[in-house]
This record gives sequence, structure tokens and C-alpha cells, in this order.
Amino acid sequence: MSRVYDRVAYIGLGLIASSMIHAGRRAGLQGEIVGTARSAETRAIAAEDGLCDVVTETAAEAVKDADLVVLCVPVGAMGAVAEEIGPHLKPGCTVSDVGSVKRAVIEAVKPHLPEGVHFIPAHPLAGTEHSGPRSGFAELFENRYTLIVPEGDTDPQALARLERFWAGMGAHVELMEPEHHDLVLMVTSHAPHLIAYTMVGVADDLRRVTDSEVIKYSAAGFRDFTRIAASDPTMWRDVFLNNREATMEILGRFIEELMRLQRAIRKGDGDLLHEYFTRTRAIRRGIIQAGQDTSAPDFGRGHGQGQSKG
Ligand SMILES: NC(=O)c1ccc[n+]([C@@H]2O[C@H](COP(=O)([O-])OP(=O)(O)OC[C@H]3O[C@@H](n4cnc5c(N)ncnc54)[C@H](O)[C@@H]3O)[C@@H](O)[C@H]2O)c1
Ligand SMILES: O=C(O)C(=O)C[C@]1(C(=O)O)C=C[C@@H](O)C=C1
Repeated sequence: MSRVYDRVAYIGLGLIASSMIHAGRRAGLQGEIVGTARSAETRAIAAEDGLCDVVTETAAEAVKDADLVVLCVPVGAMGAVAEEIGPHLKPGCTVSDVGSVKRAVIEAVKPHLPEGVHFIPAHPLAGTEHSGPRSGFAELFENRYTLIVPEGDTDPQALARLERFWAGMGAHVELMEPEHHDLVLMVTSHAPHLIAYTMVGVADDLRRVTDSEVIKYSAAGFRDFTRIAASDPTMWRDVFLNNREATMEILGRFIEELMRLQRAIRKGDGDLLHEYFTRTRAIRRGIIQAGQDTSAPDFGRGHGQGQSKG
């Protein structure tokens, strides 16, 4: 794979940025790698580990002369970062992001970017519950989708270049409308996180009743929930605050379904439960057949030394 961008600036050096750096470096997609992070500790780690070729103190310095700037901060911080870098961007460069929500990020970032800069939002559908500059690994995006969410007037060459960059990191690239993205991701990613947070919260509330048995006898189902519920609190706070409409829509439906099952259990309606669980089982099998299952025992774990989020 040949070089796609001569100079790439990463703003925010956590799981996603560090994975992009490793994946891009392995495939020779990027020339000089410049990075910056809000905390001095993260910047020091990035310099010490050689994660970036250049580590700058500010985002404004980092984007100077960059051909691609990738915003890798929590969704709620994207607007402030865009405001800071706007006046320092190289004309003709591409600004992208990796935020888990798209419409709110577009609204927050776009007003701060000057004419002549290509803004092309993106979202890799890959992650782990870990965070920080040491949590990334080159394989994170392999065989996973990255959704690119371009506006109608996006320059085709700039778009093709960003697509090549993501494909070079092993991702399957697809294009999607921002509103559609936010609804689909609410179902496939955001709501499951909210449910996991809630379930682990319930277990925690019950701790006094069950002593520490919830932890001791934790079965596979609950363990999977605790992994998801260990994800970064800032990232997920921002996701829900910035995707409120879809959250309300899907949460409403979820509560209705939960009450339907509650009623069936109360009434002893085994047929309804059996039919329901048969339908959901088919969905799981469909995902596996489509090659989308990523729950193999070691997927995304044992990589890097990132902190467990939370
Ligand atoms: N973790 C995932 O599973 C995942 C997957 C896909 C996309 N994303 C998205 O990628 C982005 C980054 O997530 P991550 O998992 O790499 O996070 P992370 O916590 O590992 O890293 C975030 C980085 O942003 C910096 N930061 C935090 N608050 C900031 C602020 N207010 N101003 C400036 N910098 C700030 C942190 O110092 C850190 O360097 C988020 O928008 C998230 O929604 C995450
Ligand atoms: O595997 C995980 O830990 C994740 O939660 C990753 C996950 C997801 O829900 O699949 C989380 C947020 C994203 O924006 C994209 C991917």
C-alpha cells in the first residue's frame, strides 16, 4: 500500500488515534505523524513511545501543514477543537473525525472550518473498553466497517483519498447519511451500551442483598455486560447527549418490548417467549453468517496496555 497523506495530524491520542497511527504506519499510508492531546501526561507517553513523529502542545500547532487532520476526541469536545484549529488549517487539507455520533459533530465542527478545507466525517465501527495512547493496536479496524458520512458537495477526490486511507488500514468503507447513521448506531451500539450500564448498575444496587455473590458467581452474560459497562464515561456521556432524538426513539421501543416480555412472563405465556427468543436467535446466526461476529474469545483484548475505561 502506498502513501496516501504526507502529513497527518491526530487531535486526541487515545484508543482510536493510536490504533490509526499503528495501522497507518504498518501499511505505509502516512508520512509524518503529528499528534497532540489535552493532557501533558498523554503527550509525554506519545513522545516517549514514539507514537508520533512530532508531539505538539496545542492542536493549533499540530495541524500546521497537515494534509489530513483527524479529530479523535470525545464527541462533546469536537466543536471546541475545530474552533481552535480553524484558522491554522492548510488550504485544501481534509479534516475528518472518528466520533460515534455524526449529525451533532457536523453541526459543531463545520462552522469553524474555512472555505477550501474538505470536511469529511467518519466513524470506524471498532473499539474496545480500553482507552488512552497505549491501548491502540494495528489490527483494530481489520474487517470492520468504517462509515464515511460525506455531505452532498464533498470533493470526490478528497473523498476517494480518505476512503483509500481507511481501506489501507483494513476497513470496509461504506458511505451513509448522518441521520441514518445516528439511528442505526443507536440500535447497534449506543442502546446496547446504555442497557449494559443499566444492568450493571442494577447489580450494583443489589450488592447489599446479594453480598458479593454477583461478582463471585458472575456468569458469561453478565461478564459481557460488565466489559461494555467499563467503557469510558466521558465518551458515552457525550454520545447520549449528542444523539438524544435517536436515544428517545429507541429507548421508547425498548421499554415497550421489555414490558411485553414482562407481561408474557407474568401471564405464563410460554409461546410468546419461545417465539420471541427464536426470532432473536436467528438474528445472531445471521450476523455470524455475514462474517460480522467479533466476539471470539480474544478479540480486541490483550492488546496494548491501555487503562480500562472507567
Ligand atoms: N472507544 C471506542 O470504542 C470508539 C469506537 C469508535 C469511535 N470512537 C470515538 O472516537 C473518539 C475517541 O475515542 P477513544 O476511544 O479514542 O477515546 P480515548 O479516551 O481513548 O481518547 C480520547 C482523547 O481525547 C482527549 N480529550 C478528552 N477530552 C478532551 C477535550 N475536552 N478536549 C481535547 N481533548 C480531549 C484525551 O486526552 C484523549 O487523548 C470519540 O469521539 C469516540 O466517540 C470510539
Ligand atoms: O467493542 C467495543 O468495546 C465497542 O463498544 C465498540 C463500539 C461498538 O459499540 O461496537 C463502540 C462505540 C463505537 O462508536 C464503535 C464501536
